Amino acid sequence: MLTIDRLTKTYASGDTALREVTFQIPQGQVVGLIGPSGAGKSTLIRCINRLVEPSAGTVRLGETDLVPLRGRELRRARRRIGMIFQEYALVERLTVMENVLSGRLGYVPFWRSFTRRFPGQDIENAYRLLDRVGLLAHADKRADALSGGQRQRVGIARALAQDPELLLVDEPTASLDPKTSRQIMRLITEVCAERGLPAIVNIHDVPLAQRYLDRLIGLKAGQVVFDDAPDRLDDMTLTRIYGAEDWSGAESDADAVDGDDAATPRMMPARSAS
Ligand SMILES: Nc1ncnc2c1ncn2[C@@H]1O[C@H](COP(=O)(O)OP(=O)(O)OP(=O)(O)O)[C@@H](O)[C@H]1O
Repeated sequence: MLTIDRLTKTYASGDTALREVTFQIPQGQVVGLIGPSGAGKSTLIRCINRLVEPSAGTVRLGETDLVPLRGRELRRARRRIGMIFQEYALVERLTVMENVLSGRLGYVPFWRSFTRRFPGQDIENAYRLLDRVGLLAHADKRADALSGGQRQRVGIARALAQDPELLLVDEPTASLDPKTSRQIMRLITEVCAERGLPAIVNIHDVPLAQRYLDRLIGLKAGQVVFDDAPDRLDDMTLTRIYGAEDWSGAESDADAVDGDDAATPRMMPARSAS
């Protein structure tokens, strides 16, 4: 369970990027974080993993308040948070297996990480994860030999190898084609459900988020202006979040696909809308 209470961030420049943001995410729930450019989505994710120092408020992961942690305690807490990135952040010249095992680096002693000698159970687990994400046959390939969708699957397996209690996912489909985007969103929601993992997915493609996620949180100018089930996101709310626009007829790139899902979403705010 992730509990965020009155989280506020004012940068040294004087920009207040988050204002008293408050919400909880129970086990297994995947929440889409939506909002226009500059709304504070990245700042929120970075405050949770403490790449940005919150100015006020609390971020509790289970029983631990992450905000006051420093040094070794902070490094330990970060192990509990898996990250998935838009551009995958793989080590291109390493194999798929080595990339997945790198998710264990926070757990093995320095000498083991230096020589990349991982315990047998980490390796067995990595094979299981590669099987889960459909990449078992590619374990020994170099990461740079994979397609974008396959790379993102490696990114998901690496994050899971960390055995996290929370997933933070930053624009996971922004570099992918529509069909692959759907497959990746489906995989993320499935693995979170299987493991009871709470997750936040920073996502610009609102219809894709509506299709796959349990709940959406809309940020505008650092404040939560929507927090509800995706089907409650009507045109008026979209206008409140993104500004005036004709939402009818717009659709996700992913909806242009003859997919294996029943397609219904209707709206897609432009990335630059404000
Ligand atoms: N390092 C920083 N120093 C000062 N201000 C910052 C910094 N990072 C972000 N901001 C400001 O904080 C606000 C929120 O930015 P943030 O990057 O969190 O928005 P975002 O919703 O993630 O945008 P995008 O969708 O474009 O990534 C903006 O006004 C931005 O200019």
